[in-house]
Amino acid sequence: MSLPQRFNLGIVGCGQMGTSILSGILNGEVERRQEDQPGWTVNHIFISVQSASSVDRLRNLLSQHLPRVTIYQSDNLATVRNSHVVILGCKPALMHTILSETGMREALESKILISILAGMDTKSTQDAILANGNPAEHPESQVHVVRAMPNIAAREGASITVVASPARESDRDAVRVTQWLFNHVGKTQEIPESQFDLIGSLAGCTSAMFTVAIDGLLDQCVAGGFKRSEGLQVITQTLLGLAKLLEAGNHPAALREEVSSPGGSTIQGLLELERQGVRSAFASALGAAGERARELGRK
Ligand SMILES: NC(=O)C1=CN([C@@H]2O[C@H](COP(=O)(O)OP(=O)(O)OC[C@H]3O[C@@H](n4cnc5c(N)ncnc54)[C@H](OP(=O)(O)O)[C@@H]3O)[C@@H](O)[C@H]2O)C=CC1
Ligand SMILES: O=C(O)[C@@H]1CCC=N1
Repeated sequence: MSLPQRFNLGIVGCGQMGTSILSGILNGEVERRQEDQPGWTVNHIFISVQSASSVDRLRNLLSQHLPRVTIYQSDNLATVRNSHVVILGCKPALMHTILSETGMREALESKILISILAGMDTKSTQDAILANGNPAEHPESQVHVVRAMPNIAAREGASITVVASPARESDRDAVRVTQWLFNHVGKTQEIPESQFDLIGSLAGCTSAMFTVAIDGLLDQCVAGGFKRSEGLQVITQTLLGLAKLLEAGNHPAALREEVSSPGGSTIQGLLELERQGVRSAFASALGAAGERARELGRK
């Protein structure tokens, strides 16, 4: 794989997630340039979306970056042809249609394709690329497909993006480039592809699950006569603090014991959570999300 140091980045499908990643990359560039990096720089960015309204939205959002950003409406081929590294950010159900478009296989040849699509494994992505073109000329795909699962916090530069270990040794450099790119929007962690549906869901879906817990807590604040907005401030700082404690290496069970005073209030709250089955509800919720990701890949 030979990737120029200044490479062009393509984003095919740039909605919630694509936009979060893009904003993170553009905002994170200035500080990251100071750090010790392998020497890569994103040169021009090509984006394709489906609707005129999305083109307008992105033009407004990226107004200060427009000299180095090109936005196409419904022209995925142009995006891919002009790019060295492409992030696929459409809905999973569109993957096959987009990748098997006439000319796409040739346009992707020898390039890096990073898929953030839930459920779509590396093999089905390669199969979609191979569905078109002349198999006699190219019996094996030369596209470096990498599977990555970021989360919504990419928008604030605080995602965890899990990246699947390469299936082929020749894809190792593509995984490095993927980690470099996604380090602009948070942290990255390499995981085996066999665990991807479950751990991708842990990375991608659990922020949404935690918001349900937040809502329940806020309901009780309101029932107790406290403003929802002020309750949210307390919870936000509590979560930031908990994240710091976990990051510093404190074990969740040890923290729980430290907070629970004998005869105190925390233990009563914890016992109620156990009576309501909250622990197993979270375990089952992650299991259900992982199973759904697997199903999306089977469709
Ligand atoms: N949302 C999240 O938190 C996360 C999502 N993901 C994955 O990211 C992917 C995108 O999700 P999300 O950003 O939420 O979805 P969105 O619906 O917000 O974005 C989808 C994008 O695809 C574009 N699109 C639609 N049709 C085509 C087409 N034929 N060719 C090219 N682009 C097209 C849409 O354009 P237009 O707007 O013009 O219709 C839009 O820009 C999914 O596969 C999901 O599994 C991964 C991690 C987290
Ligand atoms: O709900 C979904 O399918 C996507 C994948 C991870 C987060 N959102």
